[in-house]
Amino acid sequence: MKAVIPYKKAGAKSRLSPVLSLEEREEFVELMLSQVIESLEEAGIEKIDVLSPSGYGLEGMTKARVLLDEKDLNEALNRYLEEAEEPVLIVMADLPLLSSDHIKGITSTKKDVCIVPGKGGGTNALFIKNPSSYRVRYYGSSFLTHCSIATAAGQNFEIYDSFLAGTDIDEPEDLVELMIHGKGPARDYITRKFRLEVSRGRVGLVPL
Ligand SMILES: Nc1nc2c(ncn2[C@@H]2O[C@H](COP(=O)(O)OP(=O)(O)OP(=O)(O)O)[C@@H](O)[C@H]2O)c(=O)[nH]1
Ligand SMILES: C[C@H](OP(=O)(O)O)C(=O)O
Repeated sequence: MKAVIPYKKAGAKSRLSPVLSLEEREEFVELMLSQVIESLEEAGIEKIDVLSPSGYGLEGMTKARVLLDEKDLNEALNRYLEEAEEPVLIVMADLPLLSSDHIKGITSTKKDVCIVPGKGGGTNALFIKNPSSYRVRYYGSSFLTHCSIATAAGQNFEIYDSFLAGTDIDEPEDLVELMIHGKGPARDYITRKFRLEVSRGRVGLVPL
């Protein structure tokens, strides 16, 4: 089994631009990436690839193999799956709440494919036992698409239902979940910039 993390640092997390500058977003994604790698390592996954359109931000990477593919997310991942000769776990880089226990749970599925939905219809992780007979299509309602792709390919699948594994950090409100539930460098970075404030029953962010 091997894991692949698609990663693009340049201009990352544009949806966080209302609250973080470009420089801050690029620093923040690097911290989230390192936490995802750490969780994979803790789960005992020895082969970890970071798949990126460029080497930007990956110059000092020692904990994972860096693969460069300038094609878009889907094309790059599908090329990776085509060439894979063992089960593949695709994990997004924006999952600082994903733990090694989640990863162990996802990869111990008895089904051919395990799909971890993300908020708003996305797919946070995908474990594919037969990568040569599966193709990804991220963006839009990719969770539903990935279920359909599995069925069409004759692969049965499990849906891994988890609030924390399902919380990808895309929008300012997701930073609230990171501050409440997270730990480690990505959370520390955000807590240096914001505090939590309750307004109208919901917890929100206030810049420090
Ligand atoms: N290899 C590769 N990875 C990508 C590319 N675009 C995004 N990613 C990664 O794919 C995952 C999901 O991307 P998004 O959640 O859309 O993150 P993003 O593009 O930084 O954020 P937004 O600008 O807000 O859409 C993250 O791990 C990104 O780092 C790409 O063109 N190539
Ligand atoms: C890549 C995309 O991420 P989102 O935009 O949902 O965070 C998806 O999961 O299909």
